[in-house]
Amino acid sequence: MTAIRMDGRAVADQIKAELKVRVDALREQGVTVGLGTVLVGDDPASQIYVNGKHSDCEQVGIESFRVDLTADATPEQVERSIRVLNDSTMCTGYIVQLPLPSHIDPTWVLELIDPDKDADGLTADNLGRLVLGQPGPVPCTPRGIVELLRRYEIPLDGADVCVIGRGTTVGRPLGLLLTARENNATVTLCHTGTRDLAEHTRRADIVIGAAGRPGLITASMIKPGAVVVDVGVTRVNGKPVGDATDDVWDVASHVTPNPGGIGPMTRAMLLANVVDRAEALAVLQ
Ligand SMILES: Nc1nc(=O)c2c([nH]1)NC[C@@H]1CN(c3ccc(C(=O)N[C@@H](CCC(=O)O)C(=O)O)cc3)C=[N+]21
Repeated sequence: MTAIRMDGRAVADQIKAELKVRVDALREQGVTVGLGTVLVGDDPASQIYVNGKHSDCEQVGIESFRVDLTADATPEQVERSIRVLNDSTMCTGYIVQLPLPSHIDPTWVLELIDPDKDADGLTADNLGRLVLGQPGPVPCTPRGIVELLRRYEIPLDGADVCVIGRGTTVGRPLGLLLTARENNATVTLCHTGTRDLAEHTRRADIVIGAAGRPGLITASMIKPGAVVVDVGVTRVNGKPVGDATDDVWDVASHVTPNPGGIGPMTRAMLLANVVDRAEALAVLQ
């Protein structure tokens, strides 16, 4: 256990304190910041996450609105809830908690979200902005990963980063963010079709696991002194477990605990996206 622990919980608390100053300044200007959540169904993990988002808002002074629909809600009911949030002047940004029940197509739902209120940065417009290098909300987990690395002064410019996972919420946008000019990293994006994963991870200065497969990343796959960011969340007997085994702490220079690493950073970046958006609107007033 020689690696430095990158404490996402502590950094998220600091970021929330910084956001509170910005929210207070907006309130002075007469601008209220409001986050909406839409939750469909009663998945216990999703309920924990949504509860967490509302308590984060309260800490920072952001108004929050909650729309909870039952698991058997029709697509029309989901659509109606989204239209209400699109039209609400109190709500400056919102999220639809994923995963949705199987009878509701997440792609269809995401495209109903007003891109200007997309606090997750997951609509086609906003992912397109990320591809084009244009300003806009960035998906919360990738933004949280880059922010945590920055605050621990891990150099990204020219670094070899191996990202494991190509999902729409983490791996794919993370590759875009890390290769954006302002970060300037070189990214290898690995996935289930990668022939020899260890060959790629061993070359990397930073390995980021976002596969959701416990035990996937072991010490022998890590270059001595490299940085390990463990994003995976798999529930084993109800407890969240990451993708990396504990022996990576003996080889790496820095490791994110999981839980206590990227999860809290993801939540902090959701708030940051909402505050960014409210500030952009305040300038236009
Ligand atoms: N529209 C949407 N946006 C999301 O951002 C989103 C989503 N849907 N669906 C699910 C995933 C997952 N996710 C997490 C957020 C916080 C923690 C978190 O704070 N975890 C704590 C542990 C909490 C626990 O015990 O589970 C930690 O890592 O310390 C984890 C996972 C956001 N997601």
